[in-house]
Amino acid sequence: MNTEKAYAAYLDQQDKLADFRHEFYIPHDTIYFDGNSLGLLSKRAEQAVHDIVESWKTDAIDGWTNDDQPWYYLSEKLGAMTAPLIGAKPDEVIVTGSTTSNLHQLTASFYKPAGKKAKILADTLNFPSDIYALKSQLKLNGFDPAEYLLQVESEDGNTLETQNIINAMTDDVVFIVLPSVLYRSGQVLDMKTLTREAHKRGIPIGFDLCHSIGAMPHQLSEWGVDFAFWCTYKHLNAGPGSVAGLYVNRKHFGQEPGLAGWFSSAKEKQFDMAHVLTPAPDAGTYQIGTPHLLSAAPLLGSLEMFYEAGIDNIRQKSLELTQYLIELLERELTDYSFTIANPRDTATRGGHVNIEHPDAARICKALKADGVIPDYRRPNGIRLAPVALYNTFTDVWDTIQILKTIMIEERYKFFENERGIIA
Ligand SMILES: Cc1ncc(COP(=O)(O)O)c(C=O)c1O
Ligand SMILES: Nc1ccccc1C(=O)C[C@H](N)C(=O)O
Repeated sequence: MNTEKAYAAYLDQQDKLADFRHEFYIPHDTIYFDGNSLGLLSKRAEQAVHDIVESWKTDAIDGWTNDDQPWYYLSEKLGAMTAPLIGAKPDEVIVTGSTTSNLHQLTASFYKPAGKKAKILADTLNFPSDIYALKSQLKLNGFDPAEYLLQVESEDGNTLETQNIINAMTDDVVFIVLPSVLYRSGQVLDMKTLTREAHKRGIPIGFDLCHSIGAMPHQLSEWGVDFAFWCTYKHLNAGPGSVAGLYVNRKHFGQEPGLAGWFSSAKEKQFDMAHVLTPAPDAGTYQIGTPHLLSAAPLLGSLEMFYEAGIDNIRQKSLELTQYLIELLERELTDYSFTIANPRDTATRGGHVNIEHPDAARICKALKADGVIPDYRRPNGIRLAPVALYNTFTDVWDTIQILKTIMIEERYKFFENERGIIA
C-alpha cells in the first residue's frame, strides 16, 4: 500500500462527500474520531434549533399547529425522514424517548411470557444499559434475571458467533434483543439471518441500532425485524441527549403499547380527552408523553444531510476510512503490541476501529493531549471512529503518525493508565 501523506491527500481529492465536512463545526485543531459516542454539530442542525426557538418565541401555543413545521407532527415527520436509513416504511418509525426508555417500551410491548416459557435472550457484549433494562423488565414480570436472562457468550471476548446465538434460541426463549453493531469491537451482527432463525422458532427479535444508524444501510422491513431502537447523538449528529428513535414492523400495528400515555393516541383522537386510549395506527403509538421538541429539532437539519449524501455512499467511505486506518496501523506500528480487535471483512466491520493495547487508557490520554479525540473502553480498547461526513483520509494519516510518535517517545508514560470519568 502507499503510505505517503500525498496519497491521503489524493484520496481526499477523490472523495465525493468531502464538501459535507465544511458544514460541521470541527473543534479547532483536533482530529475528531469520537463520532460513535457524540457526533459533531452541523450548521444545519444548529439552524434547526434556532428555528424552533424562534417558533416558540413567535408562535407560542400555536407552534403545535403552525403551517411550516407543526410541532404536533414533528415526531412522525422525523420518523419518516429516518426510515430510509434503516430500510423501513415511513409509518414504521417514530422519533421519541431515549434509547433505553424505548427498549423499556418495546419490551413492555413485545415480551409476552407464557408460564415458564419466559426467557429473554441477549448477549454478554451489549451496552450495559440494555441489559439493565431487560433485567428490570424481567423483575417487573416476577422473573429472576439470573434464570430468565440468557446472555450468549463471546469466544474471543470481542465478537459473537452467529451460530452460537442461534443455538441459544431455545424453546423457553420468547424475546430476543441484540445490538446491530457491538459498541466495543464494532462487529456487525448478521441481522437478516438472526431474524430468519428467530422467526423459524416463533420468537420476536429486535436490535439496538445505536452504533449502526447513520453509518450503514439496513433493510429492517425486508428482513422482517420486529422492532429496533437507537440514539441520535452518535452518527446522526443530533446533539447530546437528542431524542431517540424506534421502529416497529407493520405486522404489529393495531396493538396497544405496553407503556401508554396520551401521545400514544391516534392524532385526531388525542384531544377528545377520553379515558380509553385509541392507539395510533402506526409506530407513533409507542410514544408516551409530550415530545422533547428542542432536542428533536436538530434532527431536521442533520437528517437532510444523510438524504443528500446517501447512506450507501456514507457506508462506502466509512469502510474505506477504516480500511486505510487498519492498513496504516499495521504498516507503521507493528512493533508496539497493538491488536486490531474489530472484524476486518466489510460485511462485519462497523463504523469504528477498536485497537487493543495494555496501555490503552493512557495512550488515549496522550492522543487527546496531541489533538486526536478517540475514546477508551475498558479493559484495553481504543476506539477510533473516522466518520464519513466530516473526517478525511488525511485525518487518518495524521493520527497514525501522532500515535507512532507517542509510542516511539513513550509519551503515554506521562499519564496514569486509568480511565477518566467518561472515557
Ligand atoms: C448500544 C448502546 N445502547 C444504549 C446506549 C445508551 O442509551 P441511552 O441513549 O438511553 O443513554 C448506548 C450509548 O450510550 C449504546 O452504545
Ligand atoms: N450517552 C453518552 C453520554 C455520555 C458519554 C458517553 C455516552 C455514550 O453514548 C457512550 C457510547 N454509547 C459508547 O458506545 O460508549
